[in-house]
Amino acid sequence: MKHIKTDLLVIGAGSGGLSVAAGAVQMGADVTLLEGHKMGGDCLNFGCVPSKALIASGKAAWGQAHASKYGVADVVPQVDYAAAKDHVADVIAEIEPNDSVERFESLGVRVIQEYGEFVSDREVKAGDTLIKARRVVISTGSSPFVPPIPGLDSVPYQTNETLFELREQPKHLLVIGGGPIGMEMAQAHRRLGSEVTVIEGMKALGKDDPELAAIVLENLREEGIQIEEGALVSEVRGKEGAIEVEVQDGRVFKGTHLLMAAGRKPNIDKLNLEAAGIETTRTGIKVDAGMRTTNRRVYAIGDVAGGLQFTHVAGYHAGLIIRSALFGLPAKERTDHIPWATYTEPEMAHVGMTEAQARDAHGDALEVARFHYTHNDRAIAERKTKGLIKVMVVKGRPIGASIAGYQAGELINLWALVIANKLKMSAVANMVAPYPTVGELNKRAAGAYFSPRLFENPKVKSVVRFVQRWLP
Ligand SMILES: Cc1cc2nc3c(=O)[nH]c(=O)nc-3n(C[C@H](O)[C@H](O)[C@H](O)COP(=O)(O)OP(=O)(O)OC[C@H]3O[C@@H](n4cnc5c(N)ncnc54)[C@H](O)[C@@H]3O)c2cc1C
Ligand SMILES: NC(=O)c1ccc[n+]([C@@H]2O[C@H](COP(=O)([O-])OP(=O)(O)OC[C@H]3O[C@@H](n4cnc5c(N)ncnc54)[C@H](O)[C@@H]3O)[C@@H](O)[C@H]2O)c1
Repeated sequence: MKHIKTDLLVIGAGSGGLSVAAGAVQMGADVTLLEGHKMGGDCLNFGCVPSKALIASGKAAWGQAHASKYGVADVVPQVDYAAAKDHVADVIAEIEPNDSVERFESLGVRVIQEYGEFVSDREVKAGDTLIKARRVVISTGSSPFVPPIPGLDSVPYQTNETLFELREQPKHLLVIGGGPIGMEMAQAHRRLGSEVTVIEGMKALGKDDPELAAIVLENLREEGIQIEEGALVSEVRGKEGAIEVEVQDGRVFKGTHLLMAAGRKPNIDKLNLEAAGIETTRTGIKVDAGMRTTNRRVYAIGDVAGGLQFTHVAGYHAGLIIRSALFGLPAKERTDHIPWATYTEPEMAHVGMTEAQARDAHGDALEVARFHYTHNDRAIAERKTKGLIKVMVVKGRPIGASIAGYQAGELINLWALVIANKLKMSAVANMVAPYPTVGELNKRAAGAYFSPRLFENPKVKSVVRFVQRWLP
């Protein structure tokens, strides 16, 4: 057995672990990084990157089929599903060097390509190496949660870990789960020419504002995706090419392929957490506000910590714990300023409190500024007018923003800045936005907040009339 001593041991080289390792080594720490599978983790290999690349293929096909509204003839797109998967692989390959062993070794990180397993409160075994670390960061991510549905063990199915390798186009894709994974992949496949049925036990896109989710769902249905809600799956049967999904009320849905997108489970199986005194909860590793586990030398970040599961959250956690692990400074996680976006078309994005949460927390003190895409000239020119922005405001300060519509994921950046820095609505109203941009929507939402104060205010009117009488 080889023995190593290190300042910081990072277990898992995905979005969170790579950010910690890169940051800590460049600040002078001795860093050891373990990765048992693929450098880059879920986001690069099985998540954000391949899904957004496949969505781009779908968008290209859809654009060809729906060009006549711009005066360009519609054509039936000649989709080569396997070539679309080549494009996905190519996009991964282009980003891969950033996350590679070579890059991290060149930064000075000791990379060990093995799974890690605790053997004591501060020692981890990885292959034939025993590592003793001053601090340990667990950033082992999550995996697809596959519910124990009767029949599923004898029916072939895809998850996000296999879907991007599938080369034969599903004629009819059945998707169990109407969350972001299910809906993004449903639309990409529909646009590439597959029939698609989404089977959702509760409410599709149920974690988002229902008014905005309805805008997205209406569009997905118009594109031909069958979305069945309140459809908890009770049994799956059949074989490759002929699969049946039965739900609790007896409805049966038939398709050729099955995608399981029913949520995530934390990657903790291989870690032997008991040996280090690390406790877990139902959703992941138990952490305090500073991302420390029940073993004070060990942090847990990203998906495995069981909170919001996004790449940018794992990156945010990384920044927090570098502060604490390297400088001994206090660190406290905030979640009120974390945005997220779902990359369907139209997109849906959100930061801070939803309208319902804000209403619960602030009652009548809450004002909601709303603005529709139909009034945005750029959206009209692009023929992308389905959409709405809502900004939740208390005493002049935004505490949440929700957007469904064209480029919602880009538009939310501004509100993420505003809320992170506790800026006022006036900061957005004072901004001059270039015309014609979709980004003007943000300023118009601020305008919608101030308009009644300015234009429906008798005091303002009487002051103007008074001043006008005296102005030379
Ligand atoms: C289909 C899909 C689409 C997504 N799209 C988006 C998106 O558009 N935007 C967004 O923000 N998020 C998206 N996500 C979520 C995002 O991928 C995750 O939130 C993010 O990858 C979490 O980062 P992480 O560092 O916690 O884990 P990961 O990136 O999963 O990295 C964990 C790593 O740890 C390794 N590992 C596990 N156990 C061990 C062990 N014992 N020893 C050593 N190594 C180990 C794993 O092999 C893996 O490489 C998507 C997810 C999926 C599945
Ligand atoms: N754009 C993005 O940022 C993006 C994209 C994809 C994934 N993600 C991340 O990955 C996470 C996981 O995504 P997800 O879509 O797998 O999970 P999810 O938990 O958001 O959605 C899963 C859905 O499956 C349904 N479901 C579960 N069991 C079922 C059953 N037996 N029958 C019918 N329906 C069932 C649930 O009701 C739920 O709506 C997201 O929460 C997000 O954090 C982010």
